[in-house]
Amino acid sequence: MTDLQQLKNIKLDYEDNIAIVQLNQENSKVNILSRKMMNEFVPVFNHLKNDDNIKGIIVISAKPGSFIAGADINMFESVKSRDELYQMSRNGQEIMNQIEQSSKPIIAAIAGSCLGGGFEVALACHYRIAMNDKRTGFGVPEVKLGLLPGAGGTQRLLKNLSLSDALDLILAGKEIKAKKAKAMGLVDILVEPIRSDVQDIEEQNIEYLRSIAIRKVKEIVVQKPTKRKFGLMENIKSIIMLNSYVRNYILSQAQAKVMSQTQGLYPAPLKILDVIQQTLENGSKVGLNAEAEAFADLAITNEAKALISLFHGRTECKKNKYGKPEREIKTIAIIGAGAIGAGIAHVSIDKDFQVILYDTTSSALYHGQSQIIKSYQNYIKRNRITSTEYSRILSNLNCQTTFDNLEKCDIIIESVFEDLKLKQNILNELEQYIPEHCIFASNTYILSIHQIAANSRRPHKVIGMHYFSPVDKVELLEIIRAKQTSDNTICTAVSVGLKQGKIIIIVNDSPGFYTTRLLIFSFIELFYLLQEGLLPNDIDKATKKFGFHIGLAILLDSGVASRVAIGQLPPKSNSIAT
Ligand SMILES: CCC[C@H](O)CC(=O)SCCNC(=O)CCNC(=O)[C@H](O)C(C)(C)COP(=O)([O-])OP(=O)([O-])OC[C@H]1O[C@@H](n2cnc3c(N)ncnc32)[C@H](O)[C@@H]1OP(=O)([O-])[O-]
Repeated sequence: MTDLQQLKNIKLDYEDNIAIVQLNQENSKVNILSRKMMNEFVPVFNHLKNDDNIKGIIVISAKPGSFIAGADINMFESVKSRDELYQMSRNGQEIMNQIEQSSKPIIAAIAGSCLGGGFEVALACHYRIAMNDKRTGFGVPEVKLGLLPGAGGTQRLLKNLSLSDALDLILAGKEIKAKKAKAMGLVDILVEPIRSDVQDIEEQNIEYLRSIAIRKVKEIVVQKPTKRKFGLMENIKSIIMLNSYVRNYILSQAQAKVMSQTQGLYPAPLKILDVIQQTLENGSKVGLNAEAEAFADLAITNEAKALISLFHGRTECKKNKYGKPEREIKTIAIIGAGAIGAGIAHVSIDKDFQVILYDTTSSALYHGQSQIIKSYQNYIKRNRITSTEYSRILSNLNCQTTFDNLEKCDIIIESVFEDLKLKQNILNELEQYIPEHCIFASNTYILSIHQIAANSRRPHKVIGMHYFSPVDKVELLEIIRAKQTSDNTICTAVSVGLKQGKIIIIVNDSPGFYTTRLLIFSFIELFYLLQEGLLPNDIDKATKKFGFHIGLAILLDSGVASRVAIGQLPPKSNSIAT
């Protein structure tokens, strides 16, 4: 029995007859539904449920940016048997049912990530209030771990959304922002954050959210809220949904999409469709059991294990192991306004970096600038940003054909052709203009950073930053450190990449680095296959069936091979540094 005076992950507060359950996972950046958290949450909840003095409950987080990031992913890895996983899902469902069936109103006051099991908690609550800011997002990303929402999430999303919207969320695992969640009926009230420059603004916003939640729950205690009225379109949709022909059509369309996107290589989306079909045909009791069975089946697959390991890998690649850079980076100059150079500018200007985009001719510059403007205009069309945000973001971009203002730069990212002499010349010339602290990064997939820095006055400030096209879509950034590159230079390059939203691998300066080297071996194999008489089309089909995003032959045809041929291969040593 947990002693309520000894809670480590939950702070229990009271205001009048309202209980505030404040989640604050010990020693963690995020709240998760770990065993430790649940061992406190369940007794706290039972205590509040049975205390006649308590009339309403608020579940809120003390951590800025994180409501609850889901069930503890490490917990699945430690479980030994399928039965245990089935039981874990059943227990989760039972807790959510108890929250939902509580006679006292329970409000989820959400600021930050509300994902997976965290979203399932919120959906089980009677009322959801969410902070309308960038960090607040809702989603069931379990499919990306090779799983499905296993604590009643499939059922509650089906109840709250149209079939197509529910499928969209569960099958893609995508995150939606608070405003969209409100428009979809998943959130009841949006709270605008307090806008201010004071330092502890996030804590103040949590306090503000808490005060609104307290006011709301007091209102609900006095007068139960009327059920959300569905609009005409929603009513028509649910009537149509009663028709099995329409339902099956939507499910078969979703299945066809899954097959074309995954080639059937991932079991989770197919299981999700199966659970949803069973629910629609037989009701939620059967649906809940199907959900738990599917959760257990999936959690023991190699695919889930591999995807979970990928999650851990990605988390590692989001860390800066070199600490904090000596200086804050404010201004970036990008040399070369081609597709990649413009892409680097694109992912920098919305992170409040001041960007100077340079090219030798106005027409080259115009192309790069147009690429950026077009993408951001598209974001406005898709409601990803407002026109005010657009203007603010674009005001960070300065395009020029001269080396003016380079004395303000903290980092230069050169992205010109793969020509060693050209890159060396640019570095030497720019060293006349840039300040002493400025670091120089070369965007190269093959040329030696050591050689690029051969004539540099400060080679310890030279590094490789290899971006991938399209830069605004591909998350990976390969950072190449030469022997002479200083730790602060690496640390600075990593901090810039992280702020640009990249996941980062750091590799040694050896032929092909890491990514190009992998590609070379694939191409060597491809040449053997072609020599043996296989057709490029068949090779493409086979590689795609195996899981490649695009066929290997078509990749070769896209010009990558000729670019790769510029380097001196084969590799001599292991290139992974960290
Ligand atoms: C029956 C159950 C059913 C249920 O439906 C199943 C689920 O919920 S499945 C879950 C569905 N949920 C998901 O798939 C969401 C997974 N999480 C995320 O997508 C991101 O972490 C998040 C966006 C939340 C924050 O991003 P950010 O701000 O860049 O922060 P960060 O990424 O750097 O993480 C900081 C630290 O927290 C750790 N950690 C985080 N989440 C979990 C977790 N669930 N578990 C364990 N650990 C987790 C992470 O490893 C890292 O640890 P460390 O020791 O410091 O290296």
